[in-house]
Amino acid sequence: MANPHAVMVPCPTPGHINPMLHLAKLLHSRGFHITFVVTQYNHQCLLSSGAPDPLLGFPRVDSFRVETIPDGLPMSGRKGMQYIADLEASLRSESIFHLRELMARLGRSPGVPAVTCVVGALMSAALQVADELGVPKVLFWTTSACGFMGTLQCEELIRRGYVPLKDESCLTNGYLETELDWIPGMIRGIRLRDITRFIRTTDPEDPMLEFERKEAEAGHGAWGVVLNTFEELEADVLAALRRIFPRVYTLGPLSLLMNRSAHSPSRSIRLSLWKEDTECLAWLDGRETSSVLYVNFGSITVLTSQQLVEFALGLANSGHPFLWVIRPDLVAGESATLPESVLEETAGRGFLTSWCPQEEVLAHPSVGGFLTHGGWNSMLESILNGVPMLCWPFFAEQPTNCRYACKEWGVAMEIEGDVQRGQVEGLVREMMGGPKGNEMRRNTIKWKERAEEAAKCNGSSHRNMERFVLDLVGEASS
Ligand SMILES: O=c1ccn([C@@H]2O[C@H](COP(=O)(O)OP(=O)(O)O[C@H]3O[C@H](CO)[C@@H](O)[C@H](O)[C@H]3O)[C@@H](O)[C@H]2O)c(=O)[nH]1
Repeated sequence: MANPHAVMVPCPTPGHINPMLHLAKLLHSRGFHITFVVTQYNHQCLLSSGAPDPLLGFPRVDSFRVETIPDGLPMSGRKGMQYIADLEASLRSESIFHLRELMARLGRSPGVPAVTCVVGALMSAALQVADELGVPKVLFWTTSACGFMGTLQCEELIRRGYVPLKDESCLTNGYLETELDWIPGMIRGIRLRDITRFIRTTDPEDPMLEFERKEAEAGHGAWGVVLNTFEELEADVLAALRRIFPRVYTLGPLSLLMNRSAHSPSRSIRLSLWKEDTECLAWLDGRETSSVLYVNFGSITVLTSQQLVEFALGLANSGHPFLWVIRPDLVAGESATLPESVLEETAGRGFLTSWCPQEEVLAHPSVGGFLTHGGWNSMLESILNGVPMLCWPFFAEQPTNCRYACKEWGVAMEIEGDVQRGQVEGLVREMMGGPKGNEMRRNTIKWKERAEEAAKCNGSSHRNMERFVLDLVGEASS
């Protein structure tokens, strides 16, 4: 019998590509033929980063192929939120046609087994194409389970009249503090401000809210939902999700499951969109254990130049060494340059770069804390390495992750409101050496150990992975 064939279609940002690649490798190591879909814009990014062209295949891994689809995006540089806005419009209007064309192309390709399932991450068009092919469609929701549950409430929040906001004053008059005690499985005290940032709009047709709402709802028609989390971390919300969806597979942390899985030739495949600076690892080698604060706001966050200055002065005044990843498009419409006084004050103690191998950085023994926007991959990677966090949620479900990390898991503190240098300085000092920081470090190590248990042979994520594969293959052959 031919190998099962999974077509994997991540939303084209690192926050979706990275976990999807881990899942693809796991399926590949279990005998699946993989077609991994990237958009043309990202293909150009991969080539510009100096990586070998993935369309030419990977040495000794015939059954793992990368394909591209057009995205209609201009190829000029990295653009933070503008990229997301353009992307959302292009995905909504065009990706279905390109995916249909891709499926037809795969069907005509000699030696490529018939497609047996499609996995989409924030790409409901991929699930629609799976329907048309009559194969199982898997929704891979790449956030936390609590973030997913929060996003699923958009419809209900609109029905109950919370969203859209009546006017801009709702953002500051305490309205966002309203508690929502009716969301199934979520911790007590969850507030409107902890739910996806996309609800903070006065526009009933806000395109980002609409996009996120529709994508989350696509889960209702999916054969199964995959989450990059583990049972022990989010038991209550997972139980509630299982009352909504027939099959929910928690396979997290996927990176750990993949590292633990049997040797597979696809393990070494990497798809980093931007050139990674590895000199920062050598710089970390020269620092004391747990002494460095790592600062990175992920692939999408955009700061104002004033926010950049406040963070910079807070870091400088904290007196701690730091490694700060400042993407070229981190500051809206400007190049991200730090004040001269900060550069002088932190010479030798601050290392700046534009993109780094984050999983390796967080695993480095010199890193003692992480200032993050609270993207789910960053949070999971931090927990996995026992590194406590300071969170400054920027958009999407990041406020939900932050609330859980602070109140439920005890692994983070929040920078609230608009960023102020004094607050940053105080929280950095507390996290790196104060009693609260030490308590967070102990909690993070506890969750790290539980994550490791989950990924061990017979741990919950490992068992779920085996079941996912069995169910998927069984469904495809029935
Ligand atoms: O210098 C860097 C910076 C980031 N990364 C990687 O890029 C990914 C970033 O993902 P994440 O931390 O989740 O942040 P975003 O890029 O902001 O992710 C988007 O996607 C996530 C998953 O759906 C959501 O949780 C976020 O809210 C959403 O903004 C992670 O795997 C990082 O390891 C690097 O390798 N090097």
